[in-house]
Amino acid sequence: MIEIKKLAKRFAVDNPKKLSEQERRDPRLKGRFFHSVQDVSFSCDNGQVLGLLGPNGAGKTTTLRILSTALKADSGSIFIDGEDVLQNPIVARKKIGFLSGTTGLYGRLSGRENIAYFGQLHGMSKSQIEQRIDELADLLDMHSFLDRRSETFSSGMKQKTAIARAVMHKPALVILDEPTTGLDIMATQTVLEFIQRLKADGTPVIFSTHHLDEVSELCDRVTVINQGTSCFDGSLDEFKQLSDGNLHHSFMQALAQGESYVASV
Ligand SMILES: Nc1ncnc2c1ncn2[C@@H]1O[C@H](COP(=O)(O)OP(=O)(O)OP(=O)(O)O)[C@@H](O)[C@H]1O
Repeated sequence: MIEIKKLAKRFAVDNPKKLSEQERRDPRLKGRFFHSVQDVSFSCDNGQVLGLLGPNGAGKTTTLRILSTALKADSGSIFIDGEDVLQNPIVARKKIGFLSGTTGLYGRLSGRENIAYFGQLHGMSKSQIEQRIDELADLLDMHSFLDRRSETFSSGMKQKTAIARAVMHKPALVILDEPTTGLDIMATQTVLEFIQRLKADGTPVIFSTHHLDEVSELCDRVTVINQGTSCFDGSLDEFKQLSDGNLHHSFMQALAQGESYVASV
């Protein structure tokens, strides 16, 4: 189980001229700091899939990067199966599989070599690595390109390789930042089925997305972030009940509720 409470992260703004027009008008810009994540809380049980929603720039990637320990939170807490992630980032890293927005593969290495390298970093033996790559190549339909140099890969092939690499060590929690962005329909389906499989195995999955059809297909829980604050956190049914059952309407309702909450404090 993962439990996140009151996460916050701000970035120093060295050159305000580099901010977008929207960011300059964003209430999260306070003096020399942009408070990307101000107050984010949610939880996810084993075997559950949580969809993290929010408009562009809401703070989803920043939140996921904090969970993955790539970024340090300014305040708040994260516990995975009782382990304090912020206090023990190295121990926690072993428990987490993280797919970031950029796949960052080594172009000169084959898909297999890219994945195996991560297995080595996690201390897996050669035979464990071979067996696990075989298993993942079956699940993610990768056999036809696994031994090609990754610089020749399509976006879908790169994404599947990056996902395989992220879950190589059978993490206790999988975090995926927009895993289907830029993928064609077939690659998207493979990735969605893979998430279903993780769920069936009891592994909690947290993923950010702008696709509400993925939320209705996969998610048990939904968290909506708006301007760095979680304005909805509940089950998919509770999310649907925010409106007439249409997920687009529920999303807009969650944002509206968040805005009136912020205005009232
Ligand atoms: N290192 C940084 N320095 C300054 N500002 C940052 C930094 N990282 C993120 N931000 C800002 O924090 C805000 C939240 O960004 P984030 O990438 O977390 O949003 P997001 O919800 O993932 O958006 P999207 O849906 O567009 O991917 C944005 O305004 C972004 O520009």
